[in-house]
Amino acid sequence: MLTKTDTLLAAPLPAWLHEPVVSPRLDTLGCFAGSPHQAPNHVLINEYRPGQGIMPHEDGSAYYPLVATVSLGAPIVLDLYEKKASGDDDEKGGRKPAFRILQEPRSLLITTNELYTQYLHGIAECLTDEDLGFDGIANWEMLGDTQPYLNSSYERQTRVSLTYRDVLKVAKVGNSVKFLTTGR
Ligand SMILES: O=C(O)CCC(=O)C(=O)O
Ligand SMILES: [Fe+2]
Repeated sequence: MLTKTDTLLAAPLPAWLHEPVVSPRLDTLGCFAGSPHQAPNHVLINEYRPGQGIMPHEDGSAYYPLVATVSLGAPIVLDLYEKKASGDDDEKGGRKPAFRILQEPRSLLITTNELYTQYLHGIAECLTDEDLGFDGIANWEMLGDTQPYLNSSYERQTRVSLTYRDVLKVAKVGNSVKFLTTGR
C-alpha cells in the first residue's frame, strides 16, 4: 500500500509471492542489486478478463526504474509507445505502439532503462490479440511456444500479472500505525 506521498507502508511479502519469483529467480538475475532495498518490496496483482486492458501510462518516479512482471493464466500483448510520439498515429487517429511484447504464461518480463523512462506501456481493451508473428511481436523469437498463435491471433482469456517493484520511500509499519491513528 502506498500513501498519498508515495510512501510504502512496509510489510514482508507473503511466502507465495517471495518464492520462487524473488528467491531464487530475481536474486539469481541480480536485477534489483542496484536498487535502494536490493529487492522488490511491493507487488501489484492485476487481473485482466477478456476485453479488459490498461491505458498507456508510465510507472513513474515512486519506484526504482525496474519492473519485474510475472504473467499467469493466458497470454496477452503489452504495447510500448514512445513518449514523445509525433506522426505515429494510425489511420483512425489512434496511437501505434513502437513495440508489442507477447507475455506468455509463466514468463518474466523485466522493464528498465529507457523502456521504463522514455516509453509508455499499456494493454489494449480487446477480445482478441491480432498480428501475432515475427513482424508484429518484438519478442517472437524468444517465445517458448508459438503453437497457440498459428493463426496469428489469440482470443483473450483471463490473465493475471504480478508486478514486482522497489518503492523508494518506505515507512516502518510501527511508525505508520502511529501516523494513521493520529488526528482521530
Ligand atoms: O499487467 C501488466 O503487465 C502491466 C500492469 C501495469 O502496467 C501496472 O500495473 O502499472
Ligand atoms: Fe504500469
